[in-house]
Amino acid sequence: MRLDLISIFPDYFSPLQLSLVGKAITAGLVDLNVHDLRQWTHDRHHTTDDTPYGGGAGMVMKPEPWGEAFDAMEEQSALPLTVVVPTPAGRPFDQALAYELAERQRLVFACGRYEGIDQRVIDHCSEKYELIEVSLGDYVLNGGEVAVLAIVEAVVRLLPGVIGNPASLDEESHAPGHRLLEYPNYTKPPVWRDRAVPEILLSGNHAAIANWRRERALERTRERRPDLVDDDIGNGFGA
Ligand SMILES: N#Cc1c(-c2ccc3ccn(Cc4ccc(CN5CCCCC5)cc4)c3c2)n[nH]c1N
Repeated sequence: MRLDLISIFPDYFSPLQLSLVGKAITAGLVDLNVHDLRQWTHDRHHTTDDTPYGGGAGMVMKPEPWGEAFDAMEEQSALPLTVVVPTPAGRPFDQALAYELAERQRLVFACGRYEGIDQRVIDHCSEKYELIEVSLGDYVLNGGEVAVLAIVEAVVRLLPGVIGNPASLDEESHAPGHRLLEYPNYTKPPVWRDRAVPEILLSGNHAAIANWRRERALERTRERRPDLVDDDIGNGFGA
């Protein structure tokens, strides 16, 4: 998978060279390309924003640099591309969308700042490419970069060869059809600051352990995410 990240703060993406995503890049599973939007400006101050038509607070990102940026994206690779635009007004990002994006050959992330990107850029790109406007959640960030870090990590970990044990993806919270939150985890030492590991986990009785874990997961899901528990089924597993 090729990833192109376009931002006026390209250094925001340095963390992607670390850990799992960094390993996927080194292994050649991901081709990561970070671009500074200002390379497509031509004035002395590398201006990327201007005042909004119709008035209102803040500034809006000018369309010209983005237009030239997407022209360059096309010139750099013939891979069919999907444009991902983080925005507070976007489709909520979830595991299902992460799986959808993991199927694509190339993702181009357009990171806005200020009050966002001139709408004509979105309209123009929507006519030429698949474009998805995505929101990380119902809270306000200052730009799209943090959302891109989260989306890239969520997508890359789903790519074949990235996770050592792909079967573990099927048991995670929010995996398709698996709608329970994770059960609590424990490791050595068996007692820590007078807190012992639940006895059942030391029993070696795998059926009882599995049942205990399912009960803890259901209990936690009912408590924290009742919206995920289907009372008809009661076990939080999808149909
Ligand atoms: N993904 C994601 C996000 C983002 C996100 C993503 C991309 C950009 C680009 C710029 N910003 C800043 C910003 C912040 C608020 C508003 C809304 N206006 C506020 C003033 C009155 C009118 C409406 C617009 C632009 C961004 C924020 N925030 N939260 C998420 N889950």
